[in-house]
Amino acid sequence: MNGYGPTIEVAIARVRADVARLHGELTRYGLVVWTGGNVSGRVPGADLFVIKPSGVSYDDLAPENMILCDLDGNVIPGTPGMERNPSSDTAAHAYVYRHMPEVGGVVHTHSPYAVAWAARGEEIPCVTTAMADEFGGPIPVGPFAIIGDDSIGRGIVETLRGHRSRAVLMQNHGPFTIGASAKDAVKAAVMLEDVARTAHLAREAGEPIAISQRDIDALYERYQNVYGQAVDARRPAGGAPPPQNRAAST
Ligand SMILES: O=C(CO)[C@@H](O)[C@@H](O)COP(=O)(O)O
Repeated sequence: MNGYGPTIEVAIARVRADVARLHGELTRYGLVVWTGGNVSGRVPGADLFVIKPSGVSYDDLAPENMILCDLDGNVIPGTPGMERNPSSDTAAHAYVYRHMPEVGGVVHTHSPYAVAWAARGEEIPCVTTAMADEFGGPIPVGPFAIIGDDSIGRGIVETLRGHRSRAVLMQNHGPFTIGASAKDAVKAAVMLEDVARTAHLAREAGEPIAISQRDIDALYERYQNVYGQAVDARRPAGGAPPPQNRAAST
């Protein structure tokens, strides 16, 4: 125990388990090679987040070797995993948590199609309904930034604040995604790579047809508020409107 009290300790244990497990999704969906990506999750009710150790094989990640940090990115002394260096992107994740209180999870990968758009510094145009659903428009490009300090975090926040997209392509580097939870940010990373690939393939074969802003808005609204089940971590308490009211919004 570190003096956080039982409720926070339970929350820390849950986030440690989630963050360790979610790295398996990065490999499952082919978003990383070797150790080239990271997931973090905010601890609900505390100014803390959990992130993976730097450069450690995903096969060796476990709840007890995840690293607990404060929102300045400092490792909390005396906690499990503290003997290792945290992810090289810890300062970036910390900056996002400090400046975007609604964010509960941050993910970075080197997923190849998204990185290819980032390497060209080109935003991904919104040319499929799946992209309008999930991201509500194009995927923006963030500035070139050096790894290790606040610069990446600043670029993420400046690009995504007030933007519908939960994904940013940091120029010459790759995607960072945010979400209501670590799982939600991982979902955004998976969906991002899918839309980066389809937009790339479409453009290779010709000129993709643009979707009007009006249709993008309608698709986004439906997917965010009606699609799936009423209980969804990303929706406000109460969830989606009941089925009988859905017809009006579809
Ligand atoms: O993008 C980079 C380096 O280019 C890093 O995020 C990536 O290799 C993952 O680093 P960590 O193992 O999280 O320190």
